[in-house]
Amino acid sequence: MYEPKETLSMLASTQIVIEDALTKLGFGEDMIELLKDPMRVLTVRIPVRMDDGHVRVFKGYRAQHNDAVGPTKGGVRFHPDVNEEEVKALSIWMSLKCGIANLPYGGGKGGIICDPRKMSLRELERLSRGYVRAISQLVGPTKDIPAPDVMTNSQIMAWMMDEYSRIREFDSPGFITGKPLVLGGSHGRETATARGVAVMIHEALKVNGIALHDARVVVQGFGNAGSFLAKFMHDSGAKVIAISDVHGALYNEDGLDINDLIDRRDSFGAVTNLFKNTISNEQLLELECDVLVPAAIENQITAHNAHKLRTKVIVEAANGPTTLEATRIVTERGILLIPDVLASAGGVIVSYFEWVQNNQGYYWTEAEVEHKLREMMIRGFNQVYQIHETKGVNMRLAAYMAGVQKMAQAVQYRGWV
Ligand SMILES: NC(=O)C1=CN([C@@H]2O[C@H](COP(=O)(O)OP(=O)(O)OC[C@H]3O[C@@H](n4cnc5c(N)ncnc54)[C@H](O)[C@@H]3O)[C@@H](O)[C@H]2O)C=CC1
Ligand SMILES: O=C(O)CCC(=O)C(=O)O
Repeated sequence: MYEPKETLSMLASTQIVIEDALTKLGFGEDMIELLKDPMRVLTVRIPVRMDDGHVRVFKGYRAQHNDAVGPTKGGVRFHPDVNEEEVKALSIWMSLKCGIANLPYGGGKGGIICDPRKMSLRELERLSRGYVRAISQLVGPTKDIPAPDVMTNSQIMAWMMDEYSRIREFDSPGFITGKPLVLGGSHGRETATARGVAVMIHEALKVNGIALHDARVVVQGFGNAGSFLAKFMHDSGAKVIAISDVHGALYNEDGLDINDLIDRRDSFGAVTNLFKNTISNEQLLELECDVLVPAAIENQITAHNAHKLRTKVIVEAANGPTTLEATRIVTERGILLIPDVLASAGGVIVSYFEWVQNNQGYYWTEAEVEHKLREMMIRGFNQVYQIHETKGVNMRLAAYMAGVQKMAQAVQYRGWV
């Protein structure tokens, strides 16, 4: 059962819920022991010649949770706070996302400790290529397939794909997803995470009997996930009353001009620094609204603010924005929480579509991608919501149960446990 400990690391919290989910599904100690940690974590040191001539050595990671179902899959983040524990937890969450969406993958995740906002494009290119050289033995289209995450984008995916193709001496578009369209990217990948979150908001509002055009939406984070989500909500007639970035938040109870904000944001999702009348991210989270979407970083909804939230629904676009204790509090308060491993699965779903298209060399239209994505997200929602209702468990535990079951069965069939 959950312990009211806010001090638990993301990995420790994840392990508690994994254990709970596997126990509820009838699996024993051996399975828990295997699946509570990644099977492999590689730490690399990447020397990069900086523009001023000196060499800086960056530390990076690639974690592979479990490959019983298929190759591992998951993004690479560039961020100063990247660390091994975080990457491990993120790789387990990727397994759960793939499990809920029924993709033929296990979870993987990578990261480099760096601040791309303080690096030139050429330095970023050298770092991206150096990372691929460092992990090349462990990754590949049938082993482990990276993708974008925090502060990485299609240009970085393009450099990484090019470097991998040079090492292997043949063009390897299926090595990485989230690429530009001209290099084998998929229609709809850039907006996929947000599209998936938007579908989850529709479903969650239905449960609450609220029409989308009456909904007031608050979005924390204005990068890939947050900005497109705000746009989709705005375009569907909902009122986006607040958005934020790393500098602060903008609030207007009559609704913000999202298109204007998107035009003015920088490539790292910062826009509030252009305005004077801002509020803090803490204040944003406590605004009265119908839907709160954390779409920035981890540990934003905690035991300190969970009692103060004034929303009916939380849809987690970010990975790990709500602590375990806060999950307990908001659930007890009757707030419907759509957990990250379900809500943000749109990114990896369209990454899967991209990989399938690369493997078959036949490309789909945007409408096809959107249709298939929507279907898979709704199927995931129904599955998790049904477990939540029939087993009487909270939505996070229900999602973990849905996410880990197939992997545990695959492990058993392979005879690993
Ligand atoms: N990009 C993708 O395909 C997917 C992303 N996610 C998750 O969504 C979240 C956001 O990812 P992206 O939008 O890709 O990242 P991004 O780097 O494009 O944008 C991050 C946004 O969060 C803001 N931010 C950073 N630190 C903050 C802080 N301390 N307080 C408030 N805002 C802060 C940034 O200013 C920026 O607006 C992450 O948790 C990521 O793992 C999940 C699934 C897929
Ligand atoms: O697109 C992918 O393969 C992974 C996206 C990702 O890193 C995530 O969902 O957290």
